[in-house]
Amino acid sequence: MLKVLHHHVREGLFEGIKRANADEQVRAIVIIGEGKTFPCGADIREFHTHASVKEPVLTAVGHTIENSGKPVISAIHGTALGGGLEIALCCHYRIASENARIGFPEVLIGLLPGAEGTVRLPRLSGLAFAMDMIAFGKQVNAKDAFRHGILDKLCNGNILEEAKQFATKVIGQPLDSRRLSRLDVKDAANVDLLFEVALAQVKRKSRGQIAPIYCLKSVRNSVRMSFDKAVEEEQRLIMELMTGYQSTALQYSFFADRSAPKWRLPCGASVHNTKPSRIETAGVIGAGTMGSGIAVCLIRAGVPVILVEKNKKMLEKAMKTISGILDGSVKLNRMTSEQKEQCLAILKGTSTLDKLSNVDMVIEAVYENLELKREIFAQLDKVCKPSTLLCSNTSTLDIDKIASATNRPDKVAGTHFFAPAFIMKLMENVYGTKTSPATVATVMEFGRRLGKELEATKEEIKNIRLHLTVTFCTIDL
Ligand SMILES: CC/C=C\C/C=C/C(=O)SCCNC(=O)CCNC(=O)[C@H](O)C(C)(C)COP(=O)(O)OP(=O)(O)OC[C@H]1O[C@@H](n2cnc3c(N)ncnc32)[C@H](O)[C@@H]1OP(=O)(O)O
Repeated sequence: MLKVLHHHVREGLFEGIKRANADEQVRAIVIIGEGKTFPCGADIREFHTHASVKEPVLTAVGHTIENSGKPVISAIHGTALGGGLEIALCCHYRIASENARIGFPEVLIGLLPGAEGTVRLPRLSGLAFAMDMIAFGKQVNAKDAFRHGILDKLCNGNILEEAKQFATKVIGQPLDSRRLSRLDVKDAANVDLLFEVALAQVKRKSRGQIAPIYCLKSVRNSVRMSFDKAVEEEQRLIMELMTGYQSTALQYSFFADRSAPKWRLPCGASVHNTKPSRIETAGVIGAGTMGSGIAVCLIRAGVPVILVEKNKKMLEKAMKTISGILDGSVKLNRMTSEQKEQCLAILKGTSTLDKLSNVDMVIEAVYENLELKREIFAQLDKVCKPSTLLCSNTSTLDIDKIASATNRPDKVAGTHFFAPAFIMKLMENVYGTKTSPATVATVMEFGRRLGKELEATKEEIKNIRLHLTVTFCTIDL
């Protein structure tokens, strides 16, 4: 586990600083991470548990550091992120290895740096840089951080030794000008202009998300209010975010993203011992919103698709819609016109299932009707080659009931995309009681290839997972 600021880490730091302050022999204090990195933030798993509010909370640790009468130096190697960086900002000096990185990724999990980060960073780096780092969750390398005044020294040798040397030089120097809570914000005169520019960017890049807007508001407060008042307001904003559905969904997604590639089934099969097959071609059945969106995902990943829709008018319309979606990507510079043409060249439309005889995988995306799906799967079983995986985009129906319409239930799985499929990153892969590990491995690997955040979900619990998808709304400022 990476170094995160669990309650016992906060407690250790707090007690350590207090001990050092009380010890006459100690003339300066160095805070350094053990092992590979400086802390990369609060423990996300601890949120909403008693441990997250148990004293000393992060701000109390930070105040003890800043108020210390002895110089406190943070020596950063690896990554100082989130709460880790907030601790560093409470120190009187910050030095870092040249290859270290710092950042506030809280916005990516629907939060803001709520241990005074939004109020302290602008006092050091200036407003524009702070807004950019905080509202977009950007990590910056040590050299950039040094250039923007966040770091006092870059180190290329042993970080601890260099920190000790640094400490000896600053012993006895006045500390008040090193305490960020006592300083003014740089480039404060431009606050309204900078806010408007950053807000416009946020609305474009993070459409519908609340946290980036709250991040900007909180940074703006660092100018408009006293330090203490801005901190109070920061607390109010983070509490609102913390209890909102967007942060819940994004934090769920953070862990799902990391755990899905390490999938393991109750039978012992896992990503480590099960080989996926390579999907070279696929069929998509149904040219409605879901089917068209799924086809876009596949062709964008270079997978040739046969799109089956028995209603010819609807098929024609879907082909135009797909072309329009790709035009949108070209306009947004997400692909070139040439890449768009390459995508369209690997998409074929047809009105009959028999064209799917040779594909490696079929994703059925017709409307939610068990009988209809069973009928389609029974036909697919006859038409497709024996090795073809038969998948359903169903969100609610029982995979076992669909699979039992075929003679290959081991090759049937749910591959549930979320609308609009070409935008939403979550893909829920559902396995039934007879789905083979090789099928699970193949659909998981396939999802990874499409650039999806994955879930391998057992049939019975899939509907619980559905409530946790990310949905966004717009808010008034
Ligand atoms: C109430 C207080 C309010 C506000 C104050 C502070 C708030 C915060 O600090 S919020 C947290 C901010 N920090 C982050 O969001 C960092 C998130 N982590 C990352 O970006 C990356 O993990 C990394 C860049 C630090 C490292 O990347 P990498 O080397 O690729 O490792 P993994 O991402 O695979 O992570 C390994 C392992 O660690 C778990 N993990 C990482 N960060 C956290 C965390 N902050 N809390 C809990 N767990 C974390 C991650 O899930 C992986 O776990 P598994 O091995 O079990 O999958």
